[in-house]
Amino acid sequence: MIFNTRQPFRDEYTPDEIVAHNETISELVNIFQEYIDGFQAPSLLIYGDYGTGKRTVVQHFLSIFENEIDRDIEILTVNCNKDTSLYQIFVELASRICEEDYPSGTHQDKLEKVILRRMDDPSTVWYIILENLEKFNECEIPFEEIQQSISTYGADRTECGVIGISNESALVESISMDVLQRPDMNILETTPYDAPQLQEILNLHADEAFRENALADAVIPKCAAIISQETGSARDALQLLELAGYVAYRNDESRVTLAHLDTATKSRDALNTYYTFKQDLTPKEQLICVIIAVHNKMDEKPISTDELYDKYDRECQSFNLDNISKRRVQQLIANLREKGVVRTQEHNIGRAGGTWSSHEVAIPPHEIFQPAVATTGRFVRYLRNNNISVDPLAIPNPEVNIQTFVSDSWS
Ligand SMILES: Nc1ncnc2c1ncn2[C@@H]1O[C@H](COP(=O)(O)OP(=O)(O)OP(=O)(O)O)[C@@H](O)[C@H]1O
Repeated sequence: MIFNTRQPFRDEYTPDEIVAHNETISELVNIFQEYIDGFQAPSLLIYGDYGTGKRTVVQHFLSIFENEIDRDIEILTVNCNKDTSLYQIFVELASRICEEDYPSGTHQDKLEKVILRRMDDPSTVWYIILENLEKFNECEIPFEEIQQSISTYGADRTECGVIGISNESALVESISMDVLQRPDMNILETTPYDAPQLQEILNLHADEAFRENALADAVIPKCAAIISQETGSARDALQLLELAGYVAYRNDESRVTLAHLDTATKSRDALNTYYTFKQDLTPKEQLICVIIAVHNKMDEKPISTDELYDKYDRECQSFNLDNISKRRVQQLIANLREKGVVRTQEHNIGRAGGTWSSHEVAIPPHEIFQPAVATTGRFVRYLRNNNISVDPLAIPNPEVNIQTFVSDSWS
């Protein structure tokens, strides 16, 4: 056995300790000193690339801060991926802290009143954390409105701060002066980790995740070196280490070595494609992507827009999807190009002028079939009808079966 637990690799995991963020913690200590000096609970926008520790540092700091003050801190996390408007944020907050149910359609004023009534508690400081703030759909990030609601409906003793987390730095440029100049407003940036910092983070997680002596000494330094050159993201480094552990496990070995890390490194693209297919593509985009991949595999050549449109038109009903115009198909192909899954080539039609386009997947087709098969049985049928094997053993490089890796059915 290699792993004690895979928990430290999960998104929702918060380590007991934070490393490599001393400067950010000192900045937060300065910001929050204002509250200790008698000012209102500060608000914060923290931004930086994915996996640079924004969520971890905020969670960790608030728990230290709680020990320094004589009130409890109650954290309400709202994901702006899902709750994209101010109204939805209030609906979510009401459902989290109020005992009564407030169906959608309840007037926003009413929601604000009941939320703030519930927050009227002298023993608690509330923190609303807005994750993925760049997905918030309205023109201005909602700090001003939430603070307005607190001062309108909150009691004198109500304390509530707002923390926005975003991995888009462009968001900061779009914030209005009104928000930036609020006395309680602060902005912090996190930057990618360097190799020694990633090593510290990996060691911290590996101590809990792996059995004693299950990692060869060189694995963590190499893993940190690879990721520091690419993204500097703790999320990427942890994923690579977990994948290396999986490769060792699949080979029935009791120790993760550099050879396993090497195989894992080569399989990362397939893993990222898996997540892109399942999480970032709409059902229509998924079908178009699979049609292109099947055509590329069977005919060993790109597919023209007309042929793709005809095939989509024939298949969409068995996938419970609407028929769409050729123009819409072209838009969906453009989305797939933007997401790095499809490549398009333009062709000129001789002297008569005019052009036509052909499309191919930008990755090996079997890397598309794996997540497709895991998404719906309809894709299994579609692949079988096109004589493509969905047997995991038919996938090249069986040391890494991505579908098994992402499931919890091993280790
Ligand atoms: N400084 C750190 N100390 C310890 N663990 C860390 C640190 N930074 C990141 N991690 C680990 O890496 C994981 C990802 O980090 P985190 O979620 O904080 O990044 P993020 O910047 O909020 O990412 P995203 O923008 O993708 O949501 C965390 O679950 C945590 O386990």
